Amino acid sequence: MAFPLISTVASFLHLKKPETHLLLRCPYGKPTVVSTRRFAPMAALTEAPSLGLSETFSNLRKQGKVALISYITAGDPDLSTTAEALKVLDSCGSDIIELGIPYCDSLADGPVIQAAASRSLARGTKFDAITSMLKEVVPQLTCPIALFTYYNPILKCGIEKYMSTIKEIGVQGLIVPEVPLEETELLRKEAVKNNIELVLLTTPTTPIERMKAIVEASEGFVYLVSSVGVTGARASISDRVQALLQDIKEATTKPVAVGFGISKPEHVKQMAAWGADGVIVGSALVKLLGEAKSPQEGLKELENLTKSLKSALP
Ligand SMILES: O=P(O)(O)OC[C@@H](O)[C@@H](O)c1c[nH]c2ccccc12
Repeated sequence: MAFPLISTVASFLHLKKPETHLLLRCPYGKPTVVSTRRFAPMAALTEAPSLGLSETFSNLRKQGKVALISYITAGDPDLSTTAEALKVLDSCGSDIIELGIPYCDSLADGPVIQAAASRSLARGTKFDAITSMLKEVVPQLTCPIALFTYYNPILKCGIEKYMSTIKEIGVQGLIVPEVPLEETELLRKEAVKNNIELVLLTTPTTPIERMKAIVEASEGFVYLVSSVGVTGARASISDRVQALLQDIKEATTKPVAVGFGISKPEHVKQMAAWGADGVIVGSALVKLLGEAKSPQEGLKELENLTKSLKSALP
């Protein structure tokens, strides 16, 4: 099945702050310098991250680094564990976090993420509870959050209200699947008004001219889906990705992140070698959290995998 087009719109904050190095602790491990990000010395610990998706990529590019983008599903196994997981992902090497809003009809999700969404919904996770949690947690993070949601919940809430709500809690980006490029106009207008970066996705079956239009309209970064079908860890990543990356990089200087199936250090190493500016890992992380014997165990395993993925990247 050709992957339905996904889209998110943006502009970004240009907030230049003095260079500061932070010794960030992985909660379950020894202190390590996992990131150098641009923010005011003290403000970093109390304000929402001033960096948007684009600026995060440009800072990494200047350091010759590749972004690790981690995806987890909100509310699986529960919202307090999600809050802890966001901090673990942030302090153990994620440069951007994609937070999935659980949805009952998640067409593009494979079994792992569908199961996570079902568990979360079965616990009664609601959007308002997620935004309340984020209001608390985002100011403690140094990496930007991009929300991942299907279109219906946005339409139900109202596009204007949805965008202003997520901006107010410090969300920097948005990914909305099943919205074709032609229908992103309204989303884009509201996103730009709220400084939300909306990322578009291109797939291995997207015709080159359509890919160019997607890339042109994408903000924050371009999401290259590595393979047709649904999300889920794969044993290997198709070497077609190398040519796809090439085509996109000929069409734009915007950063390109590869997702779908990436789950091991050797996968991320390969994507970086092929020229990806970022790698996106979801199902492998979601599985650890959702299937662990306890939240603590899940968070520990999340830390280990995040650190090993990040250390495999330049
Ligand atoms: O789970 P994977 O195979 O690691 O792929 C990332 C993916 O989880 C994340 O980006 C995502 C979650 N749900 C999606 C639906 C469509 C596109 C992308 C996604």
